[in-house]
Amino acid sequence: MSAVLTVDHVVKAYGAERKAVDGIQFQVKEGICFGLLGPNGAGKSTLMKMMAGIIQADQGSITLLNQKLGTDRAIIGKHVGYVPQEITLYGELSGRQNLYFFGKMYGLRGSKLKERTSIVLDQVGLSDRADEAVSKYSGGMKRRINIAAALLHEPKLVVLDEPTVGIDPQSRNHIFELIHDMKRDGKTIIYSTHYLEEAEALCDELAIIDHGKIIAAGELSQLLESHAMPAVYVEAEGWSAAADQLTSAHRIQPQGKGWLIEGANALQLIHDVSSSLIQQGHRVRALQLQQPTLDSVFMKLTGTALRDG
Ligand SMILES: Nc1ncnc2c1ncn2[C@@H]1O[C@H](COP(=O)(O)OP(=O)(O)OP(=O)(O)O)[C@@H](O)[C@H]1O
Repeated sequence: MSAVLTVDHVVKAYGAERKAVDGIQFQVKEGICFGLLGPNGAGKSTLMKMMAGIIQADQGSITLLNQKLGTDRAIIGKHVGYVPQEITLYGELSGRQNLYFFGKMYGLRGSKLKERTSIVLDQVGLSDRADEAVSKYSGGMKRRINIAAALLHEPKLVVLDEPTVGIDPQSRNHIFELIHDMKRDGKTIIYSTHYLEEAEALCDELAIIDHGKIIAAGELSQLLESHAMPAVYVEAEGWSAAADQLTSAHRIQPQGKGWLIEGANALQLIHDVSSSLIQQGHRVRALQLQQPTLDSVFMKLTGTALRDG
């Protein structure tokens, strides 16, 4: 699979002190949803603005479809659909009129403009509300029109900056469905989020970003395998986890009213824990297998939970 986008050692600083993006590099293959996952202020928006040609990198380069991005915006205008975090719509105009406005900026006219507008309205599930003023829309509906605007010119690469922040569950589901549809249509998507569940549900590959640097990248399964282990959580009256009985345990730590025991082999862990509990005859209140999550990956790599970011 060829790379649609290559980000090569890109640096962007705001002022002398603050490097928002600090030497980031990765490639995005055609037809996948590539996630940029990181806490607030990690540098995701800055990186996406560079991909959309809104700001320029201080160092390094970004290559889109084998062409280096520079001052020539033509390739970006043609092939990239960028959805910024901020809603940029005219409240007094209807959803459809807003889309006509954006479509004209992309060079669409006449019946083609009308046809593409109807198609994207349908894609974001807003055909039935298309002729109402945008000021009467919910936050989620406005966001969906913003996404529709970025799809009018049939871009190959769609860049979405935290599209589900602060929106209702119905709009969130529409956005999720839309991403699955776009992938089926062969589009490449770059999706930033600080929600782990979204990254897990939508993204084929991920780069985890913190303080302007990539701290881990790869397919979701690779990230989980290389940076986190399964764990067993045990709560049992009078039982304390003893390392000599739990030979498969890699790490044992108290958690809540019980113990969290990590190890590479989940079944062996359960076996060791169960044997110890049975031998000692303790009453078990909880015994749970916890598979690794992106949360545990982030925690291991940064020492903090992503949610606190
Ligand atoms: N225009 C700007 N001027 C000065 N500093 C900025 C500017 N834009 C971003 N920054 C700083 O750069 C860093 C990265 O910000 P950025 O918005 O790229 O992060 P983010 O990961 O997208 O965060 P969020 O999820 O909050 O949008 C932050 O420290 C931010 O304060």
